[in-house]
Amino acid sequence: MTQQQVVLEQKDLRVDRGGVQILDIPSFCLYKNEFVSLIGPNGAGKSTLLLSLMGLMPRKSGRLSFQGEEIVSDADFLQLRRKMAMVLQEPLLFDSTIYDNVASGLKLRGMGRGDIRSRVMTYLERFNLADMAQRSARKLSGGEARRVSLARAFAVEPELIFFDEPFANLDPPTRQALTEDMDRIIRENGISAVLVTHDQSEALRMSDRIVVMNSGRLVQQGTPAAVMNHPVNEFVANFVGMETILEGEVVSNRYQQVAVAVCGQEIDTVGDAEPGENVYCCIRPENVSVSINSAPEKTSVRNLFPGTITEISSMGPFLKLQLDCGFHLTSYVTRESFTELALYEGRPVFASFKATSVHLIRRRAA
Ligand SMILES: Nc1ncnc2c1ncn2[C@@H]1O[C@H](COP(=O)(O)OP(=O)(O)OP(=O)(O)O)[C@@H](O)[C@H]1O
Repeated sequence: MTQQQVVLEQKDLRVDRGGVQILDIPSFCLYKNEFVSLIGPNGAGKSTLLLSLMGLMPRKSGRLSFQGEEIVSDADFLQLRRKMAMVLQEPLLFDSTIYDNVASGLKLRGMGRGDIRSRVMTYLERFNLADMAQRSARKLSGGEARRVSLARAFAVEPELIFFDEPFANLDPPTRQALTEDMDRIIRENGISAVLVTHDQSEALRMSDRIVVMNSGRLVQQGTPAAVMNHPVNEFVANFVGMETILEGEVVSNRYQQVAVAVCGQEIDTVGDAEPGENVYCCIRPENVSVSINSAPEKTSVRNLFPGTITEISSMGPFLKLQLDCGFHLTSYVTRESFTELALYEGRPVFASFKATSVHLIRRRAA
């Protein structure tokens, strides 16, 4: 749960590379226990911002503060870095055993041998590496190397953790398993985290806040649902893909038919989420149909909701309808259907979509 206590604050950050300004961030805050994802196209400045927040990027201007204290001297930066850990896209492991790799940050921090041993074993077990402790870190698969890199970062029990595409190029089940492990430890230990990712599902699943960047600037930030459903401009709308994202809670799961409570109504979906879990229901506008009468009794469509058209906009060959069904939905209709159904803003309609067209994503517990 996000508490409104600022742990890290960056003000008036400007970074130049090769005589060109690549970052211009008037203000960025990270709150205690908060998980923030930075998303944006290639070259937007995500990695540069991440490095700047760690105090690892030369800057033209900017003030970095930790818990209200400005970080000024080299000694301040060193002290701050002791509270941080980072996991990069390339694991960059030392040419020694897995054990030594996980122990490395603890040795640097001057921890005693016995304490190092118990701490390392704890994190090797958490990342399913205990049986491999004495193996060379040079001979690992991509997934194993990422596990070592995560165990090494979490072993120092940081207050802040920074991830730059830590799961790129991993197969989906490995990626899923690692993000779940990482998410659990972050929450259990009350760590504040910043993640750079190109995977919007990952950003949705893990984040309290999503920050969209473009051309070295912060274009929009907010809760995942706010950013995905209410992009502030065309750039963000195109970038986030314009799905409707609804926050809900699973009420039942019968043979993987999952009912999700959303704004006092139930949406039928399929998946493996369990009752009580917080989820997002993601629905693409092309999967939402609009009719004037309720659908026929016998249909495979599991979801049918009365609603009202609140906004109509042109999208070239088709029209985009915003619907209020007690929750927000977006639907695309062809111009032909639009005319045949005589649609207009304020018109009562029925919106329908199949359970199988809902993409269910587990949400970070509030
Ligand atoms: N050494 C450098 N010299 C000049 N420009 C650089 C240098 N390194 C990065 N840049 C530029 O800085 C900008 C931001 O780069 P950065 O790596 O932070 O973006 P990013 O959002 O992380 O991109 P990606 O998603 O591709 O990793 C880019 O335009 C990049 O070309």
